[in-house]
Amino acid sequence: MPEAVTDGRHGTVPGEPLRRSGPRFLIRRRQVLGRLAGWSLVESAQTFLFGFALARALDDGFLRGAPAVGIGWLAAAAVCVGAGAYGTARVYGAVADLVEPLRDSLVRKVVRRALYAPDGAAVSRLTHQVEIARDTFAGLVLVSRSFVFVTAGALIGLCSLAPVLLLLVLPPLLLGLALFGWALRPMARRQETFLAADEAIAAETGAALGGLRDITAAGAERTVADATGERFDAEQRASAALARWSMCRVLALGISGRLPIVLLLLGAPWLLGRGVTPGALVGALAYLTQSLLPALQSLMHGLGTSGTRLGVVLRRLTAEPATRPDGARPHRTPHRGTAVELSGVTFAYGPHADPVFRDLDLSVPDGGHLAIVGPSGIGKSTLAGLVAGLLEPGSGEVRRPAVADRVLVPQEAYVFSGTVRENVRYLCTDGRDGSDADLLAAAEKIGAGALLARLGGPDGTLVPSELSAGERQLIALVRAYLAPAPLVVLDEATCHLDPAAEARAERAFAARPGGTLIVVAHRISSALRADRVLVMDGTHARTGRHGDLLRRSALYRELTGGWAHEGPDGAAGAAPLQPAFPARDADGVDAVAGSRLAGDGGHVVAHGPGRQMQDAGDLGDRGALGGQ
Ligand SMILES: Nc1ncnc2c1ncn2[C@@H]1O[C@H](COP(=O)(O)OP(=O)(O)OP(=O)(O)O)[C@@H](O)[C@H]1O
Repeated sequence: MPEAVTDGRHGTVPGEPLRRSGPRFLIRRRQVLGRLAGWSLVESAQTFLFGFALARALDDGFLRGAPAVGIGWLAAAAVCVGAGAYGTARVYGAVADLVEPLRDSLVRKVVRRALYAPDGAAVSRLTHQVEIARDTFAGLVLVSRSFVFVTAGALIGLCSLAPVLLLLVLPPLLLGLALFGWALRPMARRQETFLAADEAIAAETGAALGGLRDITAAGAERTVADATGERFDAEQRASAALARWSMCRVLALGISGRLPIVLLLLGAPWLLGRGVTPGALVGALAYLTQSLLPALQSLMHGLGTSGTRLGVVLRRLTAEPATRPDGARPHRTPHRGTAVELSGVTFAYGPHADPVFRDLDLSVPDGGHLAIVGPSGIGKSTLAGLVAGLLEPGSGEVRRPAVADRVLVPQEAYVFSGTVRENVRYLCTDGRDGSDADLLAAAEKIGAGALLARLGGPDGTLVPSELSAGERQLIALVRAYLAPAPLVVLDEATCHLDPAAEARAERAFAARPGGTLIVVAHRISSALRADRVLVMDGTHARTGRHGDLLRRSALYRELTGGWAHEGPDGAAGAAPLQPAFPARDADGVDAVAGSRLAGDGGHVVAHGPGRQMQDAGDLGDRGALGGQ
């Protein structure tokens, strides 16, 4: 496999391997190339003889009153056409001997690459792109050798008729070819962009199709649809840019192929005056219209579309995989001792939308238990999505565990028709995490034991429509509990359970060995069970322990209402959180409009023009959540 050269930006400079392997491929097949050249010569002999015989037929035969001579020359031309056709048939055989080994070698490369570095675009490469490479390579070999031999035949023919003819033909021919050569590289780049967009669509839709269940479960349909739509838009833009550059090809063809014909016609009187015979003039026109122009058309069309596409496809097929796709954020794992870290995170749902957060900092230690509270629509689920990796920040950094080490349970629990085992082991990556004994133990801890027994145990059949919303949530919770993921984010995932069942499930997650739990609270009682609470409002985000926040945050006091001194499972704290927005903060700064930090001696851990996060006071760890 050819080596790749990194350019630091895209990960590989794909042209490098091709530059080396291309000539090697051809040298190894020099016998085939020799055969191809021989049959091309036979094929192109007709080019030379066609114009020459026409001129002779006119000048030596018909115009001199000797039609037999004229007919003789025309017969000679006809024989040559027959010989040329035979040559063409043999040319195809030689081209096949060149093209099929290329296809085999490309398929081997693509398969090897897909095995060692699988990605969603492998299917596009193996089917679409290898076929493009094979077809375009065949087309390219045909048109380029045809152009060389036909042009040589036509120019030799013109020269043999009257060298002065070259004066009118060669300059525009060379000018047009130069223009075409200059435009080839930009056209190839546009073609590359187009193919990259095509691959991106294949990768995006492939990933989306493979993860439909997860997308539905996480309620991420709109996000995925937007991302896929953007890929299609990018392909459309790439295709429009490619079409614009293709105009150069049309211009080059006009200059090199059609301008000589016009010049020949306009210059006919001058040429006749310089001794060029009428037969030579007709022969020259035959060379230009019947040989040179079609050969140029094929070459420019072939090279301009198929040729640039071939170069691009071959580079992409033979390049080593890039270190990461364009635009993808490198995944950063949290620092030692922390489960999730957000630093300076700003997030908005669109380029023109108001940010949901601005400059948000958050740090949740390993084994921590954080509750997120705030009025409806304030951004709790958005924060959960950022933590879980469903969303990426517009700016700032989120450090989170790898995909397999985190799980988000949304409000709408996703269950599917199948056995209980299939449903709850859905996120298990190996048998150890999902044996029936583990499964039943997990269900017991979560509080789903009775439900599982009713459903018939792990083998019982689960029909989603026959379960209540709360039962579906229990199934989803058992699934998350069994997942080998240290970080669990519950986004109002217990809202359909009664307060006691919710408390039991949350406690089970909090007690998972080595587990970190983040709960978007549906009831304020969730906050009492957590080590730390994050209170979100329109301007500030504060973290602290329950008692600290009661003193420091007016919004938190408002959310907790009159039950603050009850236990976490007390009935008073079990009422669902009610929207309490806008609110006034402890120091009287309007929580919606104010951008000034509360003057309550709290530690400022992040601030920006809009929303800010502030430690609720003497917490000692400047915003770190959980812990002691
Ligand atoms: N996919 C989306 N596209 C555009 N805006 C969105 C999207 N999802 C949420 N929002 C907006 O972002 C803001 C924060 O929403 P989010 O769902 O995070 O709030 P929340 O605090 O979880 O609300 P709730 O408690 O009602 O679930 C809201 O203004 C919401 O309308």
